[in-house]
Amino acid sequence: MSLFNHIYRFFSSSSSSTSLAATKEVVETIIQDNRVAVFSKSWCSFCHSTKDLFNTNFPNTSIKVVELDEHEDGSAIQAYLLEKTGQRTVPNIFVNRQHVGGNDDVHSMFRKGQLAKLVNSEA
Ligand SMILES: N[C@@H](CCC(=O)N[C@@H](CS)C(=O)NCC(=O)O)C(=O)O
Repeated sequence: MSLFNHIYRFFSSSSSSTSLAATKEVVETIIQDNRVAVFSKSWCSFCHSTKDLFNTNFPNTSIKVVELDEHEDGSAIQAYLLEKTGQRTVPNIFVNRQHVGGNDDVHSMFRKGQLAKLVNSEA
């Protein structure tokens, strides 16, 4: 990193290693590039349940899991997700670029047959 960049970062208002714009870009790219994106925490039982649901019922659909507790910008990502979706908790799930909510929501959609439709839609 250049001396200018060090000085710029020192005086910039953001205290995290990544700016809000960069965090937004990271999250939006993950949502865009993956049919199923799950923002998760490795120790969270609700997150395990969500991952099991997809792995068991949609084994041919790859899912992108971001474990926020293992990510250096996990807190910033969680803060951006709150701003974007109004949801503070994990798992925070997107299917075909659509926010579907948390574990309760995704199980409810699955029981109603709505999840399969969304996973397999061409959106
Ligand atoms: N009803 C929610 C419950 C989710 C929940 O309570 N998640 C906990 C972790 S297991 C959480 O996000 N806690 C706040 C945090 O970790 O920042 C769902 O079904 O997804």
